[in-house]
Amino acid sequence: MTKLSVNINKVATLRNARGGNNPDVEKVALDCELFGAEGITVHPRPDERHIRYADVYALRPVLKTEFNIEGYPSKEFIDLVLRVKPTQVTLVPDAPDQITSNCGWDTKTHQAFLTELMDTFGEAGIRTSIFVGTDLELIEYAAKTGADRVELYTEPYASLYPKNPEAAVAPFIEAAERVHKLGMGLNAGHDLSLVNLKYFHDNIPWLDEVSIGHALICDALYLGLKKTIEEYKNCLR
Ligand SMILES: CC(=O)[C@@H](O)[C@H](O)COP(=O)(O)O
Ligand SMILES: NCC(=O)COP(=O)(O)O
Repeated sequence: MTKLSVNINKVATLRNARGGNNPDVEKVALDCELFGAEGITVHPRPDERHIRYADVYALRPVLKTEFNIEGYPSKEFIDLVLRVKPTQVTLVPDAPDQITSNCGWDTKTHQAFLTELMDTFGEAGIRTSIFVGTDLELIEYAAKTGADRVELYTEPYASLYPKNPEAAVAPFIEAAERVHKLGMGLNAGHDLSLVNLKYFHDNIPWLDEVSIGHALICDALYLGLKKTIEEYKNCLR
């Protein structure tokens, strides 16, 4: 079964636009769970332009499903994760001012750094995941760090899908098979949507989790949050 983790960053972006508490990020997260989400993902960035560190602390005690914190492992981020102790931490190689994530880790170059972090988070009882592309050598190096899972960066799949679905998914099937063979769990995310999710899942049914934010929150404007989450879950059956 593939779990749907809803990334609520964009809900916080909307809230921050006016400085008040509308929409209420905590309530939206709880409603996502109520409507069937099996996890909540947040990706705090150094400028806190969407999810703030305070949101992460507030969410922890109220969430009932899997809590996934994504981000670049700065000192502040590492401290936050160790204090909050989410279900899962996903390390992403984002620059501080990046608009959104745009690549996976070079796990070969950063092997020692990542290995140390896997130990730190593992000892704290937090499941670990590393954001990676489909390069098979870099997936092998991700396994060497001791990560529990990898999250495949699916933007290249999403952008090629409308033109050529088979070619778009092919490198992801190969990468997913390698991840499976190496004994790691498999997550995926970035630009997954109602357009491309079902095909991805049909071709890689042993996915553990997808984290989806931008497209899902956009769809909710038209369909409502409950119906949107149901539709995403239908793609994962
Ligand atoms: C790692 C990843 O792909 C997502 O966390 C993505 O970066 C979402 O963040 P934004 O909502 O800020 O684009
Ligand atoms: N890890 C990916 C994620 O959380 C959401 O990415 P997106 O759906 O906002 O592109």
